[in-house]
Amino acid sequence: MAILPLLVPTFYLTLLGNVGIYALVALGLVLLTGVAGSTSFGQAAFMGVGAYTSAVLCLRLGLSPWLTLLAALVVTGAVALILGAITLRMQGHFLPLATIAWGLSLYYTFGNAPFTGGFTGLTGIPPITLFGAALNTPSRFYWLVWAVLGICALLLQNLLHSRTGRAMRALRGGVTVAESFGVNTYWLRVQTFLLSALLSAVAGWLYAHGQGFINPTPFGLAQGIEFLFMAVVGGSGAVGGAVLGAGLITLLRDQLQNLLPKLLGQSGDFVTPVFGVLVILMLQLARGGLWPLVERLLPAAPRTLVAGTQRLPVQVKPAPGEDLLVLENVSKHFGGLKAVEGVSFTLRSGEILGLIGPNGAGKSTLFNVISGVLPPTSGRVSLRGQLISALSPRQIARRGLARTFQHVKLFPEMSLLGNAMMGGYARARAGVGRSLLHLERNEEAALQHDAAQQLARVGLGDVFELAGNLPLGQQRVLEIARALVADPTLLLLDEPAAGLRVGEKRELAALLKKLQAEGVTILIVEHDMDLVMNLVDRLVVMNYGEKLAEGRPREIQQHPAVREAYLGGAA
Ligand SMILES: Nc1ncnc2c1ncn2[C@@H]1O[C@H](COP(=O)(O)OP(=O)(O)OP(=O)(O)O)[C@@H](O)[C@H]1O
Repeated sequence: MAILPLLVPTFYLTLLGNVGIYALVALGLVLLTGVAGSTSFGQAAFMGVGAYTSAVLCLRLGLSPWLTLLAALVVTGAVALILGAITLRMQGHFLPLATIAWGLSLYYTFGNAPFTGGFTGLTGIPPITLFGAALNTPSRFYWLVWAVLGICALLLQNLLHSRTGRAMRALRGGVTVAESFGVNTYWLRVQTFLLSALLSAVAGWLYAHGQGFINPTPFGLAQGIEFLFMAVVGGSGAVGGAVLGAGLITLLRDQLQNLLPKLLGQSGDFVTPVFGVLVILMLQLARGGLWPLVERLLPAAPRTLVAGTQRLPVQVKPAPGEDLLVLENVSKHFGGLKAVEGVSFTLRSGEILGLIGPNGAGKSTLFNVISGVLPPTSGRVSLRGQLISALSPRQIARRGLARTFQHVKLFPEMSLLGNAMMGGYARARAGVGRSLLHLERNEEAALQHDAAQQLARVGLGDVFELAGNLPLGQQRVLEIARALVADPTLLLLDEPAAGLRVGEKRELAALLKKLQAEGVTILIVEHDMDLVMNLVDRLVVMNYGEKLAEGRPREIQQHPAVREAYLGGAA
């Protein structure tokens, strides 16, 4: 890329300069949409905030563009924080709609504010200078843009391969998994949104000083949609996809703009409809965009663990037999329905306790109350003597509870190692800043080490395999490994045998026994009677929301009320 100015005509250098600027915005969308799963049509507006801030300050106060870059970042950051704080709690299609709303608002603000030159815009914006040289020739500007893009791409690549990057990927599938491993998902979404806006601001700064003039048109909704096209066509989950998408769309637009009127024999905008069709085809044929095709041609990532001596902190575990989880009179009502009513029991350290009951007995509801997903209507839940019933899943996870899910919730396109490392989120510290600069190498190595150890512990050897390639039985085991990486004092398993074959169930039971022998305490909600009876130390039986019985498997099997209500008298 560096020697390209010596090889290609000036016209293409200008075009490539634009590709670089658009790729910066698309990088932000890689993070926001491809990685974190929030769609934004408003990135062009953020580009406009950056461009206008820098241009107005340069023209009015005669400041250096390098100083106004800082101002552009601060102003765009502030706007993004305010908009993000208001809109990022929205789910589903409400967030994209909100981005359209503020994208339009900002566009008209650019056109109508007293200091922005209205819809005709601002001219005479000075070029960026470096060591006294104005970077306003096509080749110098090209170098500047691609150097900035290179730095931003590198920083983002670092971030995506960090603890924070993995947590951002976890946001894509909803907040449940991320929260259950201690991630503050709202704050993480705000940070993601902010970073993507800042990348757009840098693009706006380059655009304003590269062109020398600006008006609202390139910061409107149409451009916002085109940026999203770029991210989708490139392959929105990867840094390379942003550059590929920006390059393809920009070059294609340029070529089609000349070609289509000639072919059709009349002038007009035929490019946009063609793009529309192309995007629909892409969504049908290659949802992941074109980057995965390019990636196949690149050398594979090294399949080795990072060496490091640092280890993650380990919690002191309670002594065997100590009261670990105590439920006192816990109830959960949904309107008039008493899904759980006055349930009390104690789980001691080192035990495997089974929670069973017929369909609709209230097991899942109780599981959700214990893990913090649902607040109880009344009663107390405490873990190691600390009241947890008023806490969120994230806070409970940070107090030592790790869980698996009834419907496996893994990241199929991530390796076993990456999935397992997600479990250790709360044991590491590095935030966005350190991750961008890759200053968390030691901590990352420690996380990898622990994750690999837990994977070996549960018998999953090939840590670089993709999680999506595993059969269901092993996916459930991988979820257990992920939970173990959290260094839990209590492991909560939600129907871990559901959908497994007989052999897989036997292996699961053997694994859980082994973990118990190693000191892990387990609460298991399960339907499979054979598995439960041979596995657990004690059982709590629920029926119609109430606790029907509690005792050893043999006692439960003999219990008349259980036989009547649960085993239907047939046992
Ligand atoms: N969010 C909710 N809103 C209203 N009712 C609910 C809600 N969640 C569960 N229920 C009701 O609470 C009762 C207990 O349901 P729950 O899912 O806890 O039972 P379960 O023992 O886990 O059943 P299964 O074994 O079929 O999963 C059921 O009658 C169910 O319809």
